[in-house]
Amino acid sequence: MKIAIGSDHGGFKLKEVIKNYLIDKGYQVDDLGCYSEESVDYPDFAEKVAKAVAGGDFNLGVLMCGTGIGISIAANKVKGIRAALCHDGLTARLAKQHNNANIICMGGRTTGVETAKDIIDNFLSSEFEGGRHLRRINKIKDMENS
Ligand SMILES: O=C[C@H](O)[C@H](O)[C@H](O)COP(=O)(O)O
Repeated sequence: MKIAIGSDHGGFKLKEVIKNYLIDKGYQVDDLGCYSEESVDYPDFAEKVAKAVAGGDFNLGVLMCGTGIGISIAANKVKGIRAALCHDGLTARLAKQHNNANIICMGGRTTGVETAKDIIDNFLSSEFEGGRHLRRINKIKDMENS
């Protein structure tokens, strides 16, 4: 399991914590920036991570900005990306089971460290359920190609 992680300045501190949490769990994690709390633009890091995941180099992306909103909006502009803004373990579990998200997003200014770890744990321990959910994802793919 290869994971690409990224953030803007608003998500930088949470990114550092979650990056180390994932590494400690044995995952291979590539940090695509940013690398400090200096002000940057979240679309730049959304694009890097989303293209790396969509291109097949990574199984999963993790993105943070201040709220997780901007960076999820931007990541979802990349074809093939299903970026889910998760607020707790339940939304993370359903993002996998129903939406088969390939990027999870969080807010560095809105989500605490323990909740962020719970989001990661729930997502990684869940499986996509397929069936009616696959039909709906295929409709999203059709939108990308129309
Ligand atoms: O959705 C956008 C993110 O939350 C950004 O992290 C936020 O807008 C950055 O704000 P500022 O430039 O005021 O730190």
